Amino acid sequence: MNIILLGYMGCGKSSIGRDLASKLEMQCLDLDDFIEDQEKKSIAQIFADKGEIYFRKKENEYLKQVLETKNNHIISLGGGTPCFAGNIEIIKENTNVKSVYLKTSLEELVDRLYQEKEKRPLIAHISSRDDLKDFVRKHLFERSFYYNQAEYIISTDDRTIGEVTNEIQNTLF
Ligand SMILES: Nc1ncnc2c1ncn2[C@@H]1O[C@H](COP(=O)(O)OP(=O)(O)OP(=O)(O)O)[C@@H](O)[C@H]1O
Ligand SMILES: O=C(O)C1=C[C@@H](O)[C@@H](O)[C@H](O)C1
Ligand SMILES: [Mg+2]
Repeated sequence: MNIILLGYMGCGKSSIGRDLASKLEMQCLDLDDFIEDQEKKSIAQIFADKGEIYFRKKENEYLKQVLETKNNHIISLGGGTPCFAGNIEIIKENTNVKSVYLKTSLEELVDRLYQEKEKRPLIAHISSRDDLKDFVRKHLFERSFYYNQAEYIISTDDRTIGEVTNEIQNTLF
């Protein structure tokens, strides 16, 4: 069984993926890191050199590759992964996957992302906190349609990474 964590940028997919993997003694795989290793470039550099369409094509190919070759992994997706190239259908149709949407409020996402937007190419150019909030509000609204198709939905607001991990364990097992 693989566990897939999905949700908006900054919801905690990578950090919760690492914590959950150590608690469950499973391996973790971060799709963004996997893409960077395979392409030998940072995500920001892939966007800059080849554009988002190329990135989405590769993201779809690597997601399929990972699901075909890995088992007993916590797989943290990129923020946009479920929203492109039929990826959410691939996830839902895979009987070896439990998917979890880490749901985080607009306020909390903006608090987390404002401090570390440089490494996220879709928001790196937004300078004011108000502009970031407007962007995330609209973007999250568009993406929620896909995120809400996950099998489980877990809220991360006002919870530590450890508390979220515990809730995932209690809900899934
Ligand atoms: N439950 C939480 N409470 C407080 N801070 C958190 C929580 N979860 C994550 N964070 C912090 O929020 C930031 C973003 O987390 P993380 O990088 O894991 O998100 P992500 O979903 O992987 O983002 P991306 O889609 O951009 O890869 C990190 O600084 C992390 O420590
Ligand atoms: O939300 C998104 O579309 C993205 C999130 C990141 O995890 C990366 O996958 C990339 O920066 C795109
Ligand atoms: Mg991440």
